[in-house]
Amino acid sequence: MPAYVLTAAQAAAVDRRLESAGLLDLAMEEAGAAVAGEVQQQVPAGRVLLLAGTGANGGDALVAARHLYVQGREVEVLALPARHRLTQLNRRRLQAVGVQCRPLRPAALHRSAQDAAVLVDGLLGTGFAPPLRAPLDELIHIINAAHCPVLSIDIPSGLDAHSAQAAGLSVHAHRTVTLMGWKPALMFGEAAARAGAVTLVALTVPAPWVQEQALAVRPSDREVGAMLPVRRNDAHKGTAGHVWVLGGHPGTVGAASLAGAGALRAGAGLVTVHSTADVPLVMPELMMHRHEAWDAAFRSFGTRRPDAVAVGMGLGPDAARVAREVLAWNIPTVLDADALQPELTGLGHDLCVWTPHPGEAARLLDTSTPELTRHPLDAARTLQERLGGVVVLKGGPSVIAHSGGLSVACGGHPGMASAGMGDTLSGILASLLGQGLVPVQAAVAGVRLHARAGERAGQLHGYGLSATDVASQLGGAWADLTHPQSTPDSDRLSGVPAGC
Ligand SMILES: NC(=O)C1=CN([C@@H]2O[C@H](COP(=O)(O)OP(=O)(O)OC[C@H]3O[C@@H](n4cnc5c(N)ncnc54)[C@H](O)[C@@H]3O)[C@@H](O)[C@H]2O)[C@@H](O)CC1
Repeated sequence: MPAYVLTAAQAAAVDRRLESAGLLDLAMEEAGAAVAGEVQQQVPAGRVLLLAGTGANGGDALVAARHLYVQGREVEVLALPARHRLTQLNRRRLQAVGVQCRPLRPAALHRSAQDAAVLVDGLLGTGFAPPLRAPLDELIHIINAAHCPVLSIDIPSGLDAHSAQAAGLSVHAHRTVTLMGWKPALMFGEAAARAGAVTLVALTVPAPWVQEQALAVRPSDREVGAMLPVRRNDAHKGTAGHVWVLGGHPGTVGAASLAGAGALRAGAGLVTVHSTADVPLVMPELMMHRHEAWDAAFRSFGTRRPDAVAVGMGLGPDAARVAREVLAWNIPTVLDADALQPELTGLGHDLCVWTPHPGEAARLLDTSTPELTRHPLDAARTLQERLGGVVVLKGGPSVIAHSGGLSVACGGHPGMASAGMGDTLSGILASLLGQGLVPVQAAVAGVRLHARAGERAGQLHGYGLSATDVASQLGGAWADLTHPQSTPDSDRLSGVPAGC
């Protein structure tokens, strides 16, 4: 089953369906068993301290405690009064095998956390509605001060599953075992950092039940690799796609060159950079056409068209006018950087891919960047509805919005936070469009290809990696995605702690 992204409300809707089918008990059993398995794998010895809240998240912790106990682990369980039917049931089951729960009070938690080998946080899951009420706030302070690793069930207690920003107090976990689907908070920004390394446990739920609810998909490397174009042995440069890059302006000429390099390294047969400035070509294989002015450029193009075009990288003040002309061609088009102007709203078509970073997206939506980054999935969807085609909202991770839904990319490297990365991505996307991929596939595959190349380049250059380093790793990244057994765990987000 592919990985899905679910909000708290969507997870609750699947829960209700499980409950009415009499399957929720089994799902909780499976969830708790998976948590126990993760504890055994990550911290194979020592006392396990499990904290159970009032709801089903607490029930998962109680099931985990039972599994760990019967497997011979020393367990200690501190629990709030159980409100959920299945949490009450699993408390009785735990007692039946010989484990007594003690009341969860701040003083008891403080004492027990001193010498625990690992603390399992089952206080609050997707049923949490902010703000935190006492005594949860005090308990979370004590958990965060504990010296042992913390493993959270489903989502760190206190995080709002839907929000990408951690607004207030929450558990800071080393690892999170999330159930059924990714929650938006586990993938973005500060909230994701508080989740640590995330393991997804899909649970035995009929796939359509999850699919119907899912907010977004999170494709695996195998799925992405299958989207990449396969070339015939008799291919030549004329059949591998001719990409035009329209960009560059005095002061920002490198952007157009980097886009060209990205396009070539992602497999384009021919790449021509059109500019009104002198663009230094980072690869001699690039073709350069310097025009006196953009009006003259469009006259010289006549009816000639490339297989795909990327427009906007370092293009400067003429960008909106140039993008408007290019949009009228109605060919596969990537719009980036200076071409991302609100005045182009309504001019998009089905073959467009728009690639804003959060600042550019905020400009397009006339909102602030912090507001936009709070709900990146919603922002990407709104942008797509306004602009048409496909929107790649760049970030760590990027969100791809298209008429059929949302897709969240994974991977990348923190060193990719540097100049020129977006230009390279634009070239990659145009390259894949030029090789015949439809826009949504070009966007999903291109973003992951770029991220994978960044992971490879990051191993060599760390935070000092440059956009040209990333471009040079695109061939290896392509091989990784088409032979995914050699790829590291792509469900693990970059930049998070290695685990418990
Ligand atoms: N969706 C799934 O795949 C499954 C989910 N399960 C678990 O079920 C959880 C959701 O269970 P619930 O809906 O019972 O919710 P939770 O267990 O997350 O929490 C609900 C409890 O927290 C309390 N609470 C809510 N907001 C609070 C606040 N601001 N301050 C203090 N207390 C607060 C409520 O009074 C309620 O008793 C998931 O996170 C997961 O752990 C599993 O048991 C089974 C399968």
